[in-house]
Amino acid sequence: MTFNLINRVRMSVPPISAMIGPSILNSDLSDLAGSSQKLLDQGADYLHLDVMDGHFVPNLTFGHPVVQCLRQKIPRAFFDMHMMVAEPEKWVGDMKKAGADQYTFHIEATQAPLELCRQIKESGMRVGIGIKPGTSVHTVDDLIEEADMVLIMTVEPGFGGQSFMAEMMEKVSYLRTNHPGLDIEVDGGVGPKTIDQCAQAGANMIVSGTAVVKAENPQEVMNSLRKTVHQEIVARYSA
Ligand SMILES: O=C(CO)[C@@H](O)[C@H](O)COP(=O)(O)O
Ligand SMILES: [Fe+2]
Repeated sequence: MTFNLINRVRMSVPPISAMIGPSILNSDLSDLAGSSQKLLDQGADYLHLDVMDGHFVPNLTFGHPVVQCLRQKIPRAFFDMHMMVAEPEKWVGDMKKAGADQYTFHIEATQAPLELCRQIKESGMRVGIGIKPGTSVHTVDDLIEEADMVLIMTVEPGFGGQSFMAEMMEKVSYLRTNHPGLDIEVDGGVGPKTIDQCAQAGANMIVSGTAVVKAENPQEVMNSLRKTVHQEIVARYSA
């Protein structure tokens, strides 16, 4: 437990906060900057940017050149890079230069996760470790000290618009019980119908694609997701 966390617990200030990061995967990618800015104006806490390489997942999106252009148009938002790529070691420097703030690699994509965590940290980005649905949460047990965030996938990575896998909540609960100050992100099929389960299990960084982007009122959806997670955090840490 860090000094900061001990103090926050003593002062009853929760060590984590509720944050909503819309995934722009299902938005109008021909106007990535416009779609992103709109979501930020509607209250997004950060942007979740899905990078897919056609190898680690059977789909293709974009890489660091697009992120660099987006950063020029959106100078201040927090860019959470979800790197669904083989050889995640390759892109750390380029993503940092392009303006990324957090680099989440998949544990399944590397033979040397500890070294990769350190490479990301040394580059100046926050470290995220992603876990696919079929991967045990215990694969990150020895890496938590190096990680700022763990991403529990609630669908098979590769596509937006899939159904939420409720059985992944066990992984979230395990992490939250053992690591009260860790940022835990959920991604895939998360929206108004599934947010209660995510919040109760202990997730605090909420990625939501279709449910936000395709909503009639994205602002209302993001506010309601955040409120649910916030209330659960307050209840958990004041108990
Ligand atoms: O990483 C992924 C998919 O691989 C996600 O970020 C999805 O793009 C989220 O979209 P929804 O499941 O919320 O529609
Ligand atoms: Fe994602």
